[in-house]
Amino acid sequence: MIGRLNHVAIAVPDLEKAAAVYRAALGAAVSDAMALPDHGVTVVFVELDNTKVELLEPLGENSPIASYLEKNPAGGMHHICYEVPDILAARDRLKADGARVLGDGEPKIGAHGKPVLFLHPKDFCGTLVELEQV
Ligand SMILES: CC[C@H](C(=O)O)C(=O)SCCNC(=O)CCNC(=O)[C@H](O)C(C)(C)COP(=O)(O)OP(=O)(O)OC[C@H]1O[C@@H](n2cnc3c(N)ncnc32)[C@H](O)[C@@H]1OP(=O)(O)O
Ligand SMILES: [Co+2]
Repeated sequence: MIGRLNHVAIAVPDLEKAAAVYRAALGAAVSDAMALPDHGVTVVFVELDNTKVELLEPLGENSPIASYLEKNPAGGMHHICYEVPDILAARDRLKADGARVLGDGEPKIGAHGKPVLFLHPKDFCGTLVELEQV
């Protein structure tokens, strides 16, 4: 069901500093910052040859990454995003198998303008999983 790895996301306390680390120390191409108030985060994407790294900073009062950063103040790997061809079919199959789809279970539009859903980390080997329809 899952296809390519779309991105690995890293939650950070300071997006500007994290972007500078990837640009200067690692010599990577880093996008401009994009605020996503519907998702409670500001993001930049690090473009690699074979995938992307998404750097996430909390935005607003109820950011879903706030408690993660409280537990990991220096930041850390937050989620992994896999591409799927049909997100509703993927969701229905996962739910039928007992996996917990987060939020209201309906896809939202993600940072790439495509539908995304999140799956509970406790159901996927301790890793928060994002699905993106491509
Ligand atoms: C969509 C825009 C962009 C894109 O790519 O297009 C994004 O990626 S936005 C990314 C930010 N959005 C989300 O993360 C949405 C989904 N996330 C959530 O709904 C919550 O963050 C949730 C439910 C994963 C965690 O909620 P909360 O922080 O309130 O923590 P809990 O105490 O309920 O956590 C329960 C349990 O899970 C462990 N946990 C939490 N987050 C993670 C994580 N990222 N990776 C691994 N494990 C995680 C947490 O430690 C708790 O474990 P316990 O053993 O009970 O301590
Ligand atoms: Co993501």
